[in-house]
Amino acid sequence: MIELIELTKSYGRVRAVDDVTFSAVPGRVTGFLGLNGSGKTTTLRMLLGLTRPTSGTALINKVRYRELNHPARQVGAVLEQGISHPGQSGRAHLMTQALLTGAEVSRVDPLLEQVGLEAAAEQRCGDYSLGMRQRLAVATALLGDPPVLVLDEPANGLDPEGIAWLRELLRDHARSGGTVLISSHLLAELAQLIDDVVIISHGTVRYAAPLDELYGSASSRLRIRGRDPQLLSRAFEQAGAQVGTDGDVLAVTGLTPEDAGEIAFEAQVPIYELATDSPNLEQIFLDLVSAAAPAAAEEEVR
Ligand SMILES: Nc1ncnc2c1ncn2[C@@H]1O[C@H](COP(=O)(O)OP(=O)(O)OP(=O)(O)O)[C@@H](O)[C@H]1O
Repeated sequence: MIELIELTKSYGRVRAVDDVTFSAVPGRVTGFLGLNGSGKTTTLRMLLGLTRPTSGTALINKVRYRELNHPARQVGAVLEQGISHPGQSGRAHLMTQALLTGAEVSRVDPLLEQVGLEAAAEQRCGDYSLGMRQRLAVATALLGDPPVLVLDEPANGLDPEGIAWLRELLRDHARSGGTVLISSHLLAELAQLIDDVVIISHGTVRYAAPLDELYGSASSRLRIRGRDPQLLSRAFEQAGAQVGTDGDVLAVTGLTPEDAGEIAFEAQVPIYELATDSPNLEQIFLDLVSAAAPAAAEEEVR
Protein backbone atom coordinates (compact mmCIF):
# COMPACT_ATOMS: atom_id res chain seq x y z
CA MET A 1 0.00 0.00 0.00
CA ILE A 2 1.30 3.45 -0.93
CA GLU A 3 -0.21 6.60 0.58
CA LEU A 4 0.74 10.15 -0.36
CA ILE A 5 -0.81 12.76 1.91
CA GLU A 6 -0.67 16.46 1.02
CA LEU A 7 2.83 15.99 -0.33
CA THR A 8 4.51 19.25 -1.41
CA LYS A 9 7.97 20.13 -2.70
CA SER A 10 9.12 23.66 -3.49
CA TYR A 11 12.35 24.57 -5.23
CA GLY A 12 12.68 28.29 -4.56
CA ARG A 13 9.51 29.83 -6.00
CA VAL A 14 8.62 26.77 -8.08
CA ARG A 15 6.19 24.31 -6.54
CA ALA A 16 7.35 21.12 -8.27
CA VAL A 17 4.78 19.08 -6.31
CA ASP A 18 1.77 20.80 -4.78
CA ASP A 19 -0.45 19.13 -2.17
CA VAL A 20 -0.47 15.70 -3.82
CA THR A 21 -2.77 13.16 -2.17
CA PHE A 22 -3.57 9.70 -3.54
CA SER A 23 -3.15 6.01 -2.74
CA ALA A 24 -1.98 2.97 -4.68
CA VAL A 25 -3.58 -0.15 -3.27
CA PRO A 26 -2.59 -3.84 -3.19
CA GLY A 27 -3.86 -6.02 -6.02
CA ARG A 28 -3.93 -3.15 -8.51
CA VAL A 29 -1.53 -1.43 -10.89
CA THR A 30 -1.73 2.35 -10.54
CA GLY A 31 -0.53 4.56 -13.40
CA PHE A 32 0.95 7.94 -12.48
CA LEU A 33 0.67 10.12 -15.56
CA GLY A 34 1.89 13.56 -16.44
CA LEU A 35 3.68 15.48 -19.15
CA ASN A 36 7.43 16.15 -18.84
CA GLY A 37 8.17 18.36 -15.85
CA SER A 38 4.77 17.80 -14.20
CA GLY A 39 6.28 16.51 -10.94
CA LYS A 40 6.22 12.70 -11.27
CA THR A 41 9.88 12.00 -10.53
CA THR A 42 9.97 14.47 -7.63
CA THR A 43 6.90 12.75 -6.10
CA LEU A 44 8.41 9.28 -6.50
CA ARG A 45 11.75 10.43 -5.08
CA MET A 46 9.96 11.79 -1.99
CA LEU A 47 8.15 8.46 -1.64
CA LEU A 48 11.48 6.64 -1.76
CA GLY A 49 13.22 8.89 0.76
CA LEU A 50 15.57 10.41 -1.86
CA THR A 51 14.13 13.96 -1.73
CA ARG A 52 12.92 15.61 1.44
CA PRO A 53 9.33 16.95 1.18
CA THR A 54 8.69 20.62 1.97
CA SER A 55 5.54 19.35 3.69
CA GLY A 56 3.25 16.34 3.71
CA THR A 57 3.84 12.64 4.12
CA ALA A 58 4.59 9.64 1.92
CA LEU A 59 3.99 6.18 3.39
CA ILE A 60 4.79 2.65 2.24
CA ASN A 61 2.78 0.09 4.18
CA LYS A 62 1.92 2.84 6.69
CA VAL A 63 5.58 3.76 7.34
CA ARG A 64 7.90 6.45 5.92
CA TYR A 65 10.61 4.99 3.66
CA ARG A 66 13.41 5.97 6.03
CA GLU A 67 11.70 4.14 8.90
CA LEU A 68 11.20 0.86 7.00
CA ASN A 69 12.94 -2.26 8.33
CA HIS A 70 14.75 -3.95 5.42
CA PRO A 71 13.54 -1.44 2.76
CA ALA A 72 14.62 -3.72 -0.13
CA ARG A 73 12.24 -6.41 1.12
CA GLN A 74 9.35 -3.96 1.32
CA VAL A 75 9.72 -1.83 -1.82
CA GLY A 76 11.53 -2.26 -5.14
CA ALA A 77 12.16 0.80 -7.29
CA VAL A 78 13.12 1.49 -10.89
CA LEU A 79 14.25 5.11 -11.23
CA GLU A 80 15.89 6.79 -14.19
CA GLN A 81 19.57 6.52 -13.39
CA GLY A 82 22.78 5.34 -14.98
CA ILE A 83 24.45 2.06 -14.12
CA SER A 84 27.04 2.71 -11.43
CA HIS A 85 29.55 0.08 -12.63
CA PRO A 86 29.21 -0.30 -16.40
CA GLY A 87 32.13 -2.75 -16.49
CA GLN A 88 30.24 -5.30 -14.38
CA SER A 89 28.23 -8.07 -16.00
CA GLY A 90 24.46 -8.16 -15.45
CA ARG A 91 24.87 -11.14 -13.12
CA ALA A 92 27.68 -9.43 -11.14
CA HIS A 93 25.55 -6.28 -10.79
CA LEU A 94 22.67 -8.29 -9.32
CA MET A 95 25.03 -10.26 -7.03
CA THR A 96 26.50 -6.99 -5.68
CA GLN A 97 23.04 -5.48 -5.15
CA ALA A 98 21.84 -8.67 -3.42
CA LEU A 99 24.80 -8.52 -1.01
CA LEU A 100 24.34 -4.78 -0.39
CA THR A 101 20.62 -5.03 0.35
CA GLY A 102 20.60 -8.35 2.21
CA ALA A 103 18.60 -10.13 -0.51
CA GLU A 104 19.01 -13.85 -1.26
CA VAL A 105 21.86 -14.39 -3.75
CA SER A 106 20.02 -17.52 -4.93
CA ARG A 107 17.37 -15.23 -6.49
CA VAL A 108 19.83 -13.80 -9.02
CA ASP A 109 19.70 -16.55 -11.70
CA PRO A 110 15.90 -17.06 -11.60
CA LEU A 111 15.49 -13.27 -11.84
CA LEU A 112 17.84 -13.04 -14.85
CA GLU A 113 15.60 -15.61 -16.51
CA GLN A 114 12.39 -13.84 -15.42
CA VAL A 115 13.50 -10.58 -17.02
CA GLY A 116 14.80 -12.30 -20.16
CA LEU A 117 18.48 -11.51 -19.62
CA GLU A 118 19.85 -15.03 -19.07
CA ALA A 119 21.65 -15.04 -22.44
CA ALA A 120 23.24 -11.63 -21.68
CA ALA A 121 24.02 -12.36 -18.02
CA GLU A 122 27.81 -12.34 -18.53
CA GLN A 123 27.83 -9.29 -20.85
CA ARG A 124 29.03 -5.90 -19.50
CA CYS A 125 25.97 -3.85 -18.46
CA GLY A 126 27.67 -0.82 -20.03
CA ASP A 127 27.08 -2.52 -23.40
CA TYR A 128 23.40 -3.24 -22.71
CA SER A 129 20.75 -1.53 -24.85
CA LEU A 130 18.33 0.86 -23.12
CA GLY A 131 15.67 -1.89 -23.06
CA MET A 132 18.13 -4.40 -21.52
CA ARG A 133 19.07 -1.83 -18.86
CA GLN A 134 15.40 -1.39 -18.01
CA ARG A 135 15.08 -5.17 -17.64
CA LEU A 136 18.14 -5.22 -15.35
CA ALA A 137 16.67 -2.37 -13.30
CA VAL A 138 13.41 -4.33 -12.92
CA ALA A 139 15.38 -7.42 -11.80
CA THR A 140 17.24 -5.27 -9.26
CA ALA A 141 13.94 -3.93 -7.92
CA LEU A 142 12.61 -7.49 -7.53
CA LEU A 143 15.70 -8.82 -5.68
CA GLY A 144 14.22 -8.47 -2.19
CA ASP A 145 10.87 -9.96 -3.36
CA PRO A 146 9.09 -6.77 -2.19
CA PRO A 147 5.28 -6.44 -2.13
CA VAL A 148 5.48 -2.82 -3.36
CA LEU A 149 6.97 -1.83 -6.73
CA VAL A 150 7.60 1.77 -7.82
CA LEU A 151 8.68 2.29 -11.43
CA ASP A 152 9.52 5.66 -13.00
CA GLU A 153 9.02 5.52 -16.78
CA PRO A 154 10.02 1.83 -17.02
CA ALA A 155 8.57 1.48 -20.52
CA ASN A 156 11.13 3.97 -21.93
CA GLY A 157 13.37 2.08 -24.32
CA LEU A 158 11.28 -1.09 -24.35
CA ASP A 159 10.12 -2.47 -27.69
CA PRO A 160 6.55 -3.83 -28.05
CA GLU A 161 7.70 -7.29 -26.91
CA GLY A 162 9.37 -5.68 -23.87
CA ILE A 163 6.18 -3.78 -23.04
CA ALA A 164 4.13 -6.99 -23.28
CA TRP A 165 6.65 -8.68 -20.96
CA LEU A 166 6.46 -5.79 -18.47
CA ARG A 167 2.67 -5.88 -18.58
CA GLU A 168 2.62 -9.59 -17.66
CA LEU A 169 5.18 -9.11 -14.91
CA LEU A 170 3.31 -6.23 -13.27
CA ARG A 171 -0.09 -7.88 -13.64
CA ASP A 172 1.29 -11.06 -12.01
CA HIS A 173 2.70 -8.97 -9.19
CA ALA A 174 -0.65 -7.26 -8.59
CA ARG A 175 -2.57 -10.56 -8.93
CA SER A 176 -0.50 -12.05 -6.13
CA GLY A 177 -1.47 -9.12 -3.87
CA GLY A 178 1.38 -6.71 -4.65
CA THR A 179 1.07 -2.93 -5.07
CA VAL A 180 2.44 -1.34 -8.26
CA LEU A 181 2.89 2.38 -8.97
CA ILE A 182 4.21 3.13 -12.45
CA SER A 183 4.79 6.53 -14.05
CA SER A 184 4.69 7.57 -17.68
CA HIS A 185 4.13 10.63 -19.86
CA LEU A 186 2.12 8.53 -22.35
CA LEU A 187 -1.33 7.31 -21.38
CA ALA A 188 -1.49 5.01 -24.41
CA GLU A 189 1.68 3.26 -23.21
CA LEU A 190 0.05 2.42 -19.88
CA ALA A 191 -3.53 1.86 -21.03
CA GLN A 192 -3.20 -1.93 -21.30
CA LEU A 193 -1.28 -2.16 -18.08
CA ILE A 194 -3.04 -0.23 -15.34
CA ASP A 195 -6.20 -0.51 -13.25
CA ASP A 196 -6.19 2.95 -11.69
CA VAL A 197 -4.96 6.25 -13.04
CA VAL A 198 -3.66 9.39 -11.34
CA ILE A 199 -3.03 12.38 -13.61
CA ILE A 200 -0.69 15.13 -12.44
CA SER A 201 -0.20 18.49 -14.12
CA HIS A 202 1.97 21.38 -12.89
CA GLY A 203 2.56 19.50 -9.64
CA THR A 204 -1.14 19.05 -8.85
CA VAL A 205 -3.32 15.94 -9.10
CA ARG A 206 -6.02 16.60 -11.70
CA TYR A 207 -7.68 13.21 -11.81
CA ALA A 208 -7.54 10.02 -9.72
CA ALA A 209 -9.93 7.13 -10.42
CA PRO A 210 -10.15 3.64 -11.93
CA LEU A 211 -9.16 3.70 -15.61
CA ASP A 212 -12.64 2.37 -16.53
CA GLU A 213 -14.16 5.56 -15.15
CA LEU A 214 -11.86 7.66 -17.29
CA TYR A 215 -13.02 5.69 -20.35
CA GLY A 216 -16.64 6.00 -19.21
CA SER A 217 -16.36 9.78 -18.78
CA ALA A 218 -15.17 10.16 -22.37
CA SER A 219 -18.13 10.59 -24.68
CA SER A 220 -17.65 8.38 -27.67
CA ARG A 221 -18.19 9.75 -31.13
CA LEU A 222 -20.37 8.39 -33.90
CA ARG A 223 -19.33 8.50 -37.53
CA ILE A 224 -22.40 8.59 -39.72
CA ARG A 225 -22.82 8.63 -43.49
CA GLY A 226 -26.29 9.05 -44.95
CA ARG A 227 -28.06 10.14 -48.17
CA ASP A 228 -28.61 13.78 -47.15
CA PRO A 229 -25.84 14.95 -44.75
CA GLN A 230 -27.28 18.46 -44.33
CA LEU A 231 -30.74 17.26 -43.38
CA LEU A 232 -29.24 14.64 -41.05
CA SER A 233 -26.95 17.19 -39.44
CA ARG A 234 -29.87 19.52 -38.72
CA ALA A 235 -31.94 16.67 -37.26
CA PHE A 236 -29.11 15.59 -34.95
CA GLU A 237 -28.44 19.17 -33.82
CA GLN A 238 -32.14 19.68 -33.05
CA ALA A 239 -31.86 16.61 -30.78
CA GLY A 240 -29.04 18.36 -28.85
CA ALA A 241 -26.03 16.62 -30.45
CA GLN A 242 -22.80 18.30 -31.56
CA VAL A 243 -22.11 17.64 -35.22
CA GLY A 244 -18.89 18.05 -37.16
CA THR A 245 -18.31 17.13 -40.77
CA ASP A 246 -15.58 15.27 -42.57
CA GLY A 247 -16.65 15.35 -46.21
CA ASP A 248 -19.90 13.37 -46.40
CA VAL A 249 -19.29 11.78 -43.02
CA LEU A 250 -20.81 13.37 -39.90
CA ALA A 251 -18.92 13.20 -36.58
CA VAL A 252 -21.62 13.21 -33.91
CA THR A 253 -21.23 13.41 -30.13
CA GLY A 254 -24.00 13.38 -27.55
CA LEU A 255 -26.13 10.61 -29.07
CA THR A 256 -26.26 6.84 -28.71
CA PRO A 257 -26.19 4.82 -31.97
CA GLU A 258 -29.82 3.81 -31.24
CA ASP A 259 -30.93 7.46 -30.89
CA ALA A 260 -29.05 8.44 -34.06
CA GLY A 261 -30.73 5.62 -36.01
CA GLU A 262 -34.20 6.59 -34.76
CA ILE A 263 -33.64 10.28 -35.57
CA ALA A 264 -32.48 9.43 -39.10
CA PHE A 265 -35.55 7.21 -39.54
CA GLU A 266 -37.85 10.03 -38.36
CA ALA A 267 -36.12 12.43 -40.77
CA GLN A 268 -36.56 9.82 -43.52
CA VAL A 269 -32.86 9.87 -44.45
CA PRO A 270 -31.38 6.44 -45.23
CA ILE A 271 -28.14 5.70 -43.35
CA TYR A 272 -25.34 4.05 -45.31
CA GLU A 273 -22.80 3.75 -42.51
CA LEU A 274 -22.79 4.19 -38.71
CA ALA A 275 -19.78 3.41 -36.52
CA THR A 276 -18.72 4.24 -32.95
CA ASP A 277 -15.20 5.66 -32.55
CA SER A 278 -13.71 4.35 -29.30
CA PRO A 279 -12.47 7.19 -27.09
CA ASN A 280 -8.95 8.32 -27.86
CA LEU A 281 -7.16 7.95 -24.54
CA GLU A 282 -4.26 10.19 -25.46
CA GLN A 283 -6.69 12.97 -26.38
CA ILE A 284 -8.57 12.60 -23.07
CA PHE A 285 -5.27 12.83 -21.20
CA LEU A 286 -4.15 15.90 -23.15
CA ASP A 287 -7.55 17.57 -22.61
CA LEU A 288 -7.26 16.97 -18.85
CA VAL A 289 -3.75 18.35 -18.53
CA SER A 290 -4.25 21.29 -20.88
CA ALA A 291 -7.52 22.32 -19.20
CA ALA A 292 -5.51 22.53 -15.98
CA ALA A 293 -2.66 24.66 -17.33
CA PRO A 294 -3.90 28.27 -16.90
CA ALA A 295 -4.75 27.95 -13.18
CA ALA A 296 -1.39 26.33 -12.47
CA ALA A 297 0.44 29.08 -14.37
CA GLU A 298 -1.30 31.70 -12.21
CA GLU A 299 -0.20 29.91 -9.05
CA GLU A 300 3.40 30.07 -10.17
CA VAL A 301 3.19 33.82 -10.78
CA ARG A 302 1.70 34.53 -7.34
N1 LIG B 1 16.54 19.59 -7.95
C1 LIG B 1 15.72 20.47 -8.53
N2 LIG B 1 15.93 21.79 -8.45
C2 LIG B 1 15.09 22.68 -9.01
N3 LIG B 1 13.99 22.34 -9.71
C3 LIG B 1 13.71 21.04 -9.84
C4 LIG B 1 14.55 20.02 -9.26
N4 LIG B 1 14.01 18.80 -9.54
C5 LIG B 1 12.90 19.05 -10.27
N5 LIG B 1 12.71 20.37 -10.45
C6 LIG B 1 11.60 21.02 -11.18
O1 LIG B 1 10.40 20.47 -10.70
C7 LIG B 1 9.47 20.27 -11.75
C8 LIG B 1 9.02 18.83 -11.79
O2 LIG B 1 10.09 18.01 -12.24
P1 LIG B 1 10.01 16.42 -12.27
O3 LIG B 1 11.34 15.90 -12.70
O4 LIG B 1 9.48 15.91 -10.99
O5 LIG B 1 8.93 16.17 -13.42
P2 LIG B 1 8.57 14.83 -14.21
O6 LIG B 1 7.09 14.81 -14.30
O7 LIG B 1 9.22 13.66 -13.57
O8 LIG B 1 9.18 15.11 -15.64
P3 LIG B 1 9.90 14.09 -16.67
O9 LIG B 1 8.82 13.27 -17.29
O10 LIG B 1 10.53 15.05 -17.63
O11 LIG B 1 10.91 13.30 -15.88
C9 LIG B 1 10.17 20.75 -13.02
O12 LIG B 1 9.76 22.09 -13.24
C10 LIG B 1 11.62 20.68 -12.66
O13 LIG B 1 12.35 21.62 -13.40
